[in-house]
Amino acid sequence: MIELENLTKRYGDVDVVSDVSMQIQPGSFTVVVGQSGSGKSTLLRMVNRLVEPTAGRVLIDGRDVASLPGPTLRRGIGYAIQGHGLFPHRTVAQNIATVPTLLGWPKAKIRARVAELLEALQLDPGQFAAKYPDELSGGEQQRVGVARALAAGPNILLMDEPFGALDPIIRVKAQDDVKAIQRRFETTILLVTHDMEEAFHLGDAIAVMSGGKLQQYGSPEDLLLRPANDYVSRLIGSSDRALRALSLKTARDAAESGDTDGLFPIAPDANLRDALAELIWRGADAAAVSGEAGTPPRRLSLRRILALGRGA
Ligand SMILES: Nc1ncnc2c1ncn2[C@@H]1O[C@H](COP(=O)(O)OP(=O)(O)OP(=O)(O)O)[C@@H](O)[C@H]1O
Repeated sequence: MIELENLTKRYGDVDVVSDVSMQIQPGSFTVVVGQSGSGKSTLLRMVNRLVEPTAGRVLIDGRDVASLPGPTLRRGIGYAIQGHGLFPHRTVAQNIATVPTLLGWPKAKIRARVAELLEALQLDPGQFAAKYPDELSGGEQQRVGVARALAAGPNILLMDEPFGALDPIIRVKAQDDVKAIQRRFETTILLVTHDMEEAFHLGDAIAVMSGGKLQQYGSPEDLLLRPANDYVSRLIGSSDRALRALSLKTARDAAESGDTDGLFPIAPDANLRDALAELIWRGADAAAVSGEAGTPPRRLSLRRILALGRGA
């Protein structure tokens, strides 16, 4: 278990993290969510002592992290950040092997672990192990970053906006991969994001931060049904309302008459949330919705979907 006890970080005369206490259960996926500048990253970085608290303490399995040298502590805790931070002149396999090599693992054990992680992240070891980071797509680089953070089998993985740079479709895929890995290796994950959707998609528990303070810490259901204050209800409402409304309307409801030449088709029953995802994925600004028997197809534009979402 990770226990944060009255954690505070002060820069100048501002408490960027202010008296935060929370307990993170072993094997759980906990998401810290909040707007930019709310203190999320600083909170996360106090767990592995990249930032030293001004007051309060962090206990891992009852042991104060301040009692361990920072580098020793960090070798036992995975850390994955946005933009992956891979070493450009090392291969994928060498990148993933960084911490096991530092720990002096035998070569065969390292090779087996690299292969296991690549497979878990759906990267074929034969194809990817010898590549260099700049030969990979953004999503692949991000997955290698996660594999590297997991290499020495840490019980705890800290992730700071790990999916921030990925496009929406790959992002969901990457989130699902990490969630599956977390279940398989029973890793305790603490992940920071500004994206409430992501928090709800991943979190067993969600901590909402604002102005350095912990506004609420609970299950996704707690936050939805029993928001602790107006800030939390606004944050949940604003991220969800439009998309929820779009998922209730169909392409058939929203299509308009107009030119459909050369547009990709979308099923009349598709909901507008899925239609929006499809338009984003294809980089298109309109699709063709087939008409009822004998009627011509109609046009569903991005502009129309956005207008319906805004009106929610
Ligand atoms: N080393 C530092 N010196 C002074 N101020 C800092 C330092 N690090 C962070 N801050 C300030 O502390 C506040 C919280 O920063 P932090 O990075 O924890 O926020 P965040 O919620 O993670 O934001 P973001 O999502 O933008 O990364 C910000 O106002 C930031 O400018």
